[in-house]
Amino acid sequence: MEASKPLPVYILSGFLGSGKTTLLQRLLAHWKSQGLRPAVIMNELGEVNLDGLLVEQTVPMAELLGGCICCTIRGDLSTELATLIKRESPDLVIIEATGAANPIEIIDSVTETSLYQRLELKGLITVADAAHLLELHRTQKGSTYRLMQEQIRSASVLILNKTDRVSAEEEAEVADVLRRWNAYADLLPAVNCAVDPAELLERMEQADIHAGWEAEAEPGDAGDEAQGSAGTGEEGAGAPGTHRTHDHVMAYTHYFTFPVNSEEFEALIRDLPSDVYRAKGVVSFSDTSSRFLFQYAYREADFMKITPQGDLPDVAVFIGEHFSSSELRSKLLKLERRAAGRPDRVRRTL
Ligand SMILES: Nc1nc2c(ncn2[C@@H]2O[C@H](COP(=O)(O)OP(=O)(O)OP(=O)(O)O)[C@@H](O)[C@H]2O)c(=O)[nH]1
Repeated sequence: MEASKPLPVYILSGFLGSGKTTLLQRLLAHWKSQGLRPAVIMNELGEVNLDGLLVEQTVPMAELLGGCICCTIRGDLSTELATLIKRESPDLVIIEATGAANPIEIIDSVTETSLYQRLELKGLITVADAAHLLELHRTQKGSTYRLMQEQIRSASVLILNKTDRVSAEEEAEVADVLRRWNAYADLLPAVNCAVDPAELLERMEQADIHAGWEAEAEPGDAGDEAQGSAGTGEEGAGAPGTHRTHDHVMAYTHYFTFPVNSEEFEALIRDLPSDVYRAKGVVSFSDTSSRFLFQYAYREADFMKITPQGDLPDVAVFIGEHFSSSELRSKLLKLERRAAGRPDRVRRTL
């Protein structure tokens, strides 16, 4: 890359579990196929970077863990971005925010860095989970709904993901909601974020990236509870200090000492309280020989065999609103004790 060209920076936004990492993998593969060297900044609410396991090890990465870049560790983002660029000289940087992040705060951090680094913020991609958004829109309340609305309003391109989980009529209904909230961004429906990366990036080039950031709520949404805090005026989407929408979001990170029984663990995940809307982790089971990466997003669980590099412990991160972490902890400890008491006990050594 010529020294005079500003470095492109992309922000990947979207609610917890909507499909950001799935899209990130596709974008990274695309850039690499073009002979480009992308670098990634990952931010997780939990204490471990589990999404990083899904990204090729050769991709330079900076991790911001244990907080959200839009508030608690916001200042760190500018510093990390500058350090990563200096250390790796990448051709571009993509920032995957936590699903609880208010994008406006991230945009602020990136633009702050651009005061002393030659960067160009190319825009913000927001991934929406069609089924989850539809359900929240039908009930029209809650902080999660307001946060999703902010993420959608700030997008320069919208991916309406997980359309496999809704009917054609529901997809049209939710697409209509997205268009009302953000009339500026192109909308790409997808399953597993399988959009054409070249087309997505081209649409970003053409988007008026600032339009969504300054946009006000559409009059058609007058009944939305979200109007109060994510809508117009003082509390508008672009107003400073409006990142309160996820003050309620909490994360519990559990480190396992013993493997657990797979069926009991699956049952625990299945029966998670509805206030826990995202969970992920790496677990060893007492009744199987492999380790598994598990994912749980909006009531759907997925287990994948994995052999993580390095010394990653068995760990699970649970993210949600006002759930009892002590109750969850004691349930997990009970699973560990039960499996440890069985004859097939295998204490994992790292
Ligand atoms: N049914 C369905 N599942 C999907 C789709 N896209 C992604 N998933 C699954 O949803 C889960 C979450 O996907 P991720 O890409 O990790 O979501 P994320 O937004 O990065 O999650 P966080 O970083 O935790 O906020 C994974 O189990 C994915 O395999 C889709 O279109 N349909």
